[in-house]
Amino acid sequence: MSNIAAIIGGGVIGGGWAARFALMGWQVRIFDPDPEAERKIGEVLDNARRSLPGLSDTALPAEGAITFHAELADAVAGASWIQESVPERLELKQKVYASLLAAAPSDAIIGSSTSGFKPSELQEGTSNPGQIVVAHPFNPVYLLPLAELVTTAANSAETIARAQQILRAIGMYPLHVKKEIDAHIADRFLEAVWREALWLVKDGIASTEEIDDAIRYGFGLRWAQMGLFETYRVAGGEAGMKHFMAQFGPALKWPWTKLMDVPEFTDELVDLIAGQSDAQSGQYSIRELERIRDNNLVGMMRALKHQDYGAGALLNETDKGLRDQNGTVQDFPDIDDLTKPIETVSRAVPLDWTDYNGHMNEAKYLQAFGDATDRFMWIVGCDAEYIATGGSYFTAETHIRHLDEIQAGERIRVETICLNGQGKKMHLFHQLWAGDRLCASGEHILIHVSLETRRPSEPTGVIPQRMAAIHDAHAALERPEGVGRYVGAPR
Ligand SMILES: NC(=O)C1=CN([C@@H]2O[C@H](COP(=O)(O)OP(=O)(O)OC[C@H]3O[C@@H](n4cnc5c(N)ncnc54)[C@H](O)[C@@H]3O)[C@@H](O)[C@H]2O)C=CC1
Ligand SMILES: C[N+](C)(C)CC(=O)CC(=O)[O-]
Repeated sequence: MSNIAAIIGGGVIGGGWAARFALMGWQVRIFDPDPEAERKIGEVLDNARRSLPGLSDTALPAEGAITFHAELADAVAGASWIQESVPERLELKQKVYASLLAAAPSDAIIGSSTSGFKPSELQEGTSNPGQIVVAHPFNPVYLLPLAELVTTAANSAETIARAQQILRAIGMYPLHVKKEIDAHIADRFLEAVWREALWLVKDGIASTEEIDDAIRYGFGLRWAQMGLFETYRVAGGEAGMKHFMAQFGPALKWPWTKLMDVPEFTDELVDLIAGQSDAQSGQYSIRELERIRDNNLVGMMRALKHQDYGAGALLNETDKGLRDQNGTVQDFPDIDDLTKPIETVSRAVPLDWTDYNGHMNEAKYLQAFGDATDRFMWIVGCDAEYIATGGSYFTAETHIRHLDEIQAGERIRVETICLNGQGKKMHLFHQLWAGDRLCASGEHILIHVSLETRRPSEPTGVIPQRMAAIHDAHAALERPEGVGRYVGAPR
């Protein structure tokens, strides 16, 4: 299987797919007749490079090459995944599929971004319907992991499994919708909310901003982490979902929604909605709004990651896959040469690590050094299993020197030297690099402790032997500039 993805239609969604595949290491080939396609996709890529890498606490693969092709057949040549994102017109899509199946490799999976057409409508009349699935994403595709994978009996179990594997490998969540329906699952929800919102605005009940406030200050926050049913389960109180259903079941017959009707789609309605939206958000360009959105999404998703819940748990799972993919197993995990400093962190700076000065906040240097110390502890054997036996290390002293600014999205690495690994002590010197720029150093002294007595104790297990080996190997290294400095020492 190649790691070539073809993008057919590089607009809002196709551009997002291109960025998602490329930043996860795939070669991306784009076919879009719009002369502006390359510029538009370049702007989407700028947003993606700024936000996606920082979602991961490990380095993403090297970005894949992106090429633009004047012919569809050139774009799909050798592709394992072809993502169609042309305008939502069935006749256009069916015409594109006829061309795709004439040119695409017979084992390529062809996914449609369609918001509402069923896979059977796209497969109809094609020479190899089993190649076509719906892979419906959510904007921005480079950040939101959900892809509704909608299939029919024409898709083999192997095709479905391979589609799920590829989507997970690029950090997405392939929700398998096993029974096709117009607009799949999510867009039916979105359409219901959208229609109700149109009525509320049309009837003068609420403005676009008031409706957005009702979502973002209320249930929108709940839905972002628990969805609808888990949220309502909690809302049922101790009596749970049955009580919730009993209490709110009758409301299903009350006029709590006009979903059975749809406001007439008139120019007046469009002007009303657009006018209020301009008043609400018109002070921002779309690119500015996209960056505000991405800042918010990264902050929320990293918070969920810290809780290892929902989309956050998926991010942790994707990180693990990336580490397994990059890991080198030696006597010592993650070390391929003891005669040089150990690379203990390699990642991009997340958007939520920056502050009002427009650079990485001083507290995040400690975060990076703390992550480096955690990795070093894991390397010497102080991993979760060891800690569960009651031993660990506490930090006793830290000295950080800030030597240069770092921007969001920049790729950083920490190189760690063990200055003393004898007995209960762990004396580390971390150097934080951005490319060839030394941006900070962190000198830390940790003491091995018993988590029961909370007092210093001798390390056990493999720790003494591994610490001694690294201590002895690093004793031969040149002592880095800055070791032993104190606050205010002359530079
Ligand atoms: N905009 C959104 O929020 C979402 C849209 N979608 C779906 O994604 C698909 C694309 O939607 P958008 O990206 O919003 O549209 P868009 O209008 O931003 O992009 C469509 C792109 O297709 C190109 N195109 C037109 N005919 C083509 C052809 N024959 N071959 C190759 N490229 C062609 C256009 O030049 C344009 O760049 C639709 O099916 C839509 O339902 C899915 C999720 C969200
Ligand atoms: C409004 N919409 C139908 C294009 C929405 C989608 O298809 C998914 C999304 O990104 O919200």
